Amino acid sequence: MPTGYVNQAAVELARNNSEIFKMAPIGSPSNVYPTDPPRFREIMERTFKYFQRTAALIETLLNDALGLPPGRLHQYNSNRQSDRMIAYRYFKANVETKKMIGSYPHKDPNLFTLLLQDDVGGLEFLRNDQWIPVSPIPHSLVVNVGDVLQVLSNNEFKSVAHRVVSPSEKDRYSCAFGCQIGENKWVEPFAELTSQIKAAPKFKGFYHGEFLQLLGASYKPTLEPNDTFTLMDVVVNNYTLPA
Ligand SMILES: O=C(O)CCC(=O)C(=O)O
Ligand SMILES: [Fe+2]
Repeated sequence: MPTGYVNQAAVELARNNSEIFKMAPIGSPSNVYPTDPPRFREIMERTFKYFQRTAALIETLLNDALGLPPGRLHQYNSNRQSDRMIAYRYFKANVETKKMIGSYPHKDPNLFTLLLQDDVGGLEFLRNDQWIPVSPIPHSLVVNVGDVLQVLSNNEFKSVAHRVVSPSEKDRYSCAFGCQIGENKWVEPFAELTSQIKAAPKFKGFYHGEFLQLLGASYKPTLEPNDTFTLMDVVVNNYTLPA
């Protein structure tokens, strides 16, 4: 997906009821900034740096929680050029145009996502076929485990399906930082969590780019708000090994 500004609500197939500004790491030639408001670029770059520092800390915590040798996750993903920050403005629900879903159900196809949301609400995650609100807590970040971490951790951490319901009263703002890996990266459960402890791997390996292609191909323009299957189960359908 290109960086810069996209009005997703105007893209008929995407149907997400939001506008976004997407940013690659500072200095990346693909970044395009508006000149108005004048401080936009400075503030976005500063925010990006804060997220990068926080992501490095969270990466260490996840590494240690998995019982991996120190720095294992960091070594795996030391090239951080694939990280992306997305600032969202979710438009109010529009009953006439049936724009009621800010972001369609999906799992993040990355290591993890850090999310800063305002006080409006609307983010929900799926548990036991029920959508549970992720209510905003002031001064806090949501940490969302993605598909890549699920595979690397051999199912120890589960990627979570989530969506954003369009707000009813006023627009919602959020900012997400995706800790991502390159398309040429090989993804398979870490040996420290499989062969080295004589545990069976739960997934076969794949190139991340191949996975992203399958994900894109599973996208259906006729997707309905509760049609969670196609966008969410690419890992499970294609890479899970029999028990
Ligand atoms: O804005 C939100 O609350 C969710 C954003 C999201 O799901 C994403 O960036 O992957
Ligand atoms: Fe997401």
